[in-house]
Amino acid sequence: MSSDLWQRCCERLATELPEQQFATWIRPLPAGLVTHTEAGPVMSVRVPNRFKLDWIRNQYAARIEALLAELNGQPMRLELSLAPREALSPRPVAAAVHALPQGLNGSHNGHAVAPPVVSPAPAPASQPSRNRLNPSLTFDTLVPGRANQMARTAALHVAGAPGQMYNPLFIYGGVGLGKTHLMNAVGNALLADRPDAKVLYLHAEQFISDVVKNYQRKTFDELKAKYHQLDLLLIDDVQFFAGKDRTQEEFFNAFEALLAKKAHIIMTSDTYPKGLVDIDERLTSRFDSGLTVAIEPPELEMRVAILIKKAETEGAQMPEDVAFFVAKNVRANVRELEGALRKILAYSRFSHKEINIALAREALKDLLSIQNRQISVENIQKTVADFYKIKVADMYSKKRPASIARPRQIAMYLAKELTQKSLPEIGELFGGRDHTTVLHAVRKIGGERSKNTELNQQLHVLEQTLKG
Ligand SMILES: Nc1ncnc2c1ncn2[C@@H]1O[C@H](COP(=O)(O)OP(=O)(O)OP(=O)(O)O)[C@@H](O)[C@H]1O
Repeated sequence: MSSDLWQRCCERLATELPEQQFATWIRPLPAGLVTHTEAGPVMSVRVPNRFKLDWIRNQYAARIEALLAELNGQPMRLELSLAPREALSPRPVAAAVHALPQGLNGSHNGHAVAPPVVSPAPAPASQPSRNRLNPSLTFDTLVPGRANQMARTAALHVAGAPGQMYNPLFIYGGVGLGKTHLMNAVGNALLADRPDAKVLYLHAEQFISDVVKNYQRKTFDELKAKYHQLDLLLIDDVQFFAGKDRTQEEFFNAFEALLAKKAHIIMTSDTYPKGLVDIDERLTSRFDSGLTVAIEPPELEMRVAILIKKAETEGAQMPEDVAFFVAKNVRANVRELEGALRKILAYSRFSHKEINIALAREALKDLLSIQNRQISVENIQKTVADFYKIKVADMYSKKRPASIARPRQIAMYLAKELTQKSLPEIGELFGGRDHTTVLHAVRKIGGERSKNTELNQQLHVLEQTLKG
């Protein structure tokens, strides 16, 4: 009876969803089981891993509940939970659905409760580090936020259905923003799902040295055999291919062979494909032929969440006010945040003092004084004026043509993002403008940024330039 209801629900979803989405996310699920609780009937569905669970919960749970209610004639709660680890194998997961351990059951609000940290199973013992993935870099340990939303969504999609959409996936962004983390997360998730998948993570320099080695030994067939058989190739920091013609040629070959057999390729770089220098255009246009997404520096709330989560991982508690204090002062990237956190934890352990703002201020003394010297509004005005080829004086002038007003708005936006100045202070520095003018600019550019790729890329370049 319950599998019948699930079956009918799936049939309806199959008519509503694009075929590929249905095939990727819904069809592989084991049949749901109905139980009756005091609060009403519940449909429990086991999902093989955490990233699928998150995805299904975000994208489809509400629709599934609505369909269940309609088909059942009364509300029915959907409870998504993780299948036990043994079920993570190529065989159908349905066999193991009854063996759910205590503690993995869903909560009362219809959303699944995840165990504290569920990392995908590491690579099988037969190929311990051959894939060169770092098993601790997973979707579970990656804090989501606006800054990585698009990249994370695309990565989740690739992990769930490699070789299909977004191939190649090109992720770019400044240092220490989580590009390596994200691509490792895809590899780890795919292996958790399909332990036999052939995955390889490589820094671009490792690929270069592989090419050089094989060049010296004249063993290009081996090189080809090694790369062309993969299901997922992850290449970090492709900007390192600059000027390496032979490497580019071999990479081009591998690229074509992998795409032809629908293997997936993910690359990262410090800039978008067209911004890469000394890399053959034949290659950069290929890089851009799937999906190109940026990872931005994390916003304040995300920095706070990262600090709290990383402190927890280290077995420490970071009070929220301290996390805010650190996040406000350490803004460049996640690696710097991690460095700041390490200093605070070490300082606290060493001095046997509890973590509070005074202790954080003391522990980060050197870092804070450097930060304070960092980016000034004047610097932003000059950089933006240079970039858009207008005069710095136009930043303070009352001129209104779009060719001037827009760069001015961009500079105001960056002043708000990158300095600690208030809206009235920024208005003052832009020729005595009202704070509402600044607010308007900040909202306008911020809003457009998420929709307009070209603007986003320009802002990205400006931010990188300003941060030196
Ligand atoms: N959203 C996030 N949540 C949790 N940790 C993160 C996040 N983003 C980055 N990190 C952590 O920050 C550190 C730096 O990230 P990562 O090495 O992936 O950066 P990157 O963008 O590849 O930088 P680079 O170009 O310098 O290699 C890593 O320890 C990573 O786990």
